[in-house]
Amino acid sequence: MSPTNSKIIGPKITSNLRDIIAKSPTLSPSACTTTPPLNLDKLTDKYRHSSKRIMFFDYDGTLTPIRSRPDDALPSEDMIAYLKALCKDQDNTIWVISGRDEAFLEKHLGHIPNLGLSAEHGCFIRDPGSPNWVNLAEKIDMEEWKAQVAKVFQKYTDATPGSFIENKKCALTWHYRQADEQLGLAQSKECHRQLEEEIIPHFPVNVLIGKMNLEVRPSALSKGEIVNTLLRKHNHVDYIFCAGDDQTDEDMFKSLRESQIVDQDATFSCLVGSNRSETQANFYVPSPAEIVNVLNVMHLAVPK
Ligand SMILES: O=P(O)(O)OC[C@H]1O[C@H](O[C@H]2O[C@H](CO)[C@@H](O)[C@H](O)[C@H]2O)[C@H](O)[C@@H](O)[C@@H]1O
Repeated sequence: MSPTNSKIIGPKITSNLRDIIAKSPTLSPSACTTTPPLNLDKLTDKYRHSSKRIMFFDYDGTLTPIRSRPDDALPSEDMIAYLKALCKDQDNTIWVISGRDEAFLEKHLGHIPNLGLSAEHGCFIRDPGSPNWVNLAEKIDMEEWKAQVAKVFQKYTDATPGSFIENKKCALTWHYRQADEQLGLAQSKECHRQLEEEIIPHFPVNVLIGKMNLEVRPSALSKGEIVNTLLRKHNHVDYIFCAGDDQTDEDMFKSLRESQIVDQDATFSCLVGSNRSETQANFYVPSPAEIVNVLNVMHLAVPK
């Protein structure tokens, strides 16, 4: 059974679990000089000996690999199956906390029973088991800043073939992944400079440097704020897992570092990717495939 294409299996798990762990590249010796690779033995041990767990997953670049077009970054069958299995366990509270909008998360993950969802970098939440979204940004005026940012983004879209604007309720994103690489990067730097000079001083928003995108959204809300709120609500947990791959996920890692709720020893904050010297995460894994593997390892860790 390969770790990434395996299906949910029954209770006889011990030898399969050992295989999965043994095959995992995260356990191989690594040249890491800063953030260490995720230790699946330790994770499994803590998971088994915990009684209430909370988990936070970013979506793009974490649960699913980055694709050229946002619409093509869809969840794999394995990922959905493992998330479903983990959400079934009443000792688990599981959230996907993403920059994506409600519609995308609802369409692709909304059918997973008991999965909590947060959209647009903490602006919207849908509690586990609830069909309703709550807009945490409803008191923030979006109209004026969005109009001005749209003008700036449009100027760079016109000058950068292949780039485009993603318009969300509380955020605007300029994507340049499909543009010429050098032109896209140069234009993004110039666009970022213009936003910082002309927009940011006048509105309660900030600019996020994403993966081949620039995103402007309200500064009052963040993924870290959502994590803080959820930790206050679930202050009896004794195991935390959190995974993310970009700047916005660092807010979650920071919240976990500062939280006194669970020992760092039972907190598995995990960067997906290679930028290990600058992260606040406790561990790293190289790719989203490893996170799907971790989901599998966790759901197999406790015999049902
Ligand atoms: O918080 P996340 O779940 O990581 O979402 C961050 C942004 O992800 C999407 O853009 C990124 O992924 C795309 C699909 O792989 C890729 O084509 C693009 O270049 C990336 O920047 C999404 O489109 C944004 O709305 C999210 O904010």
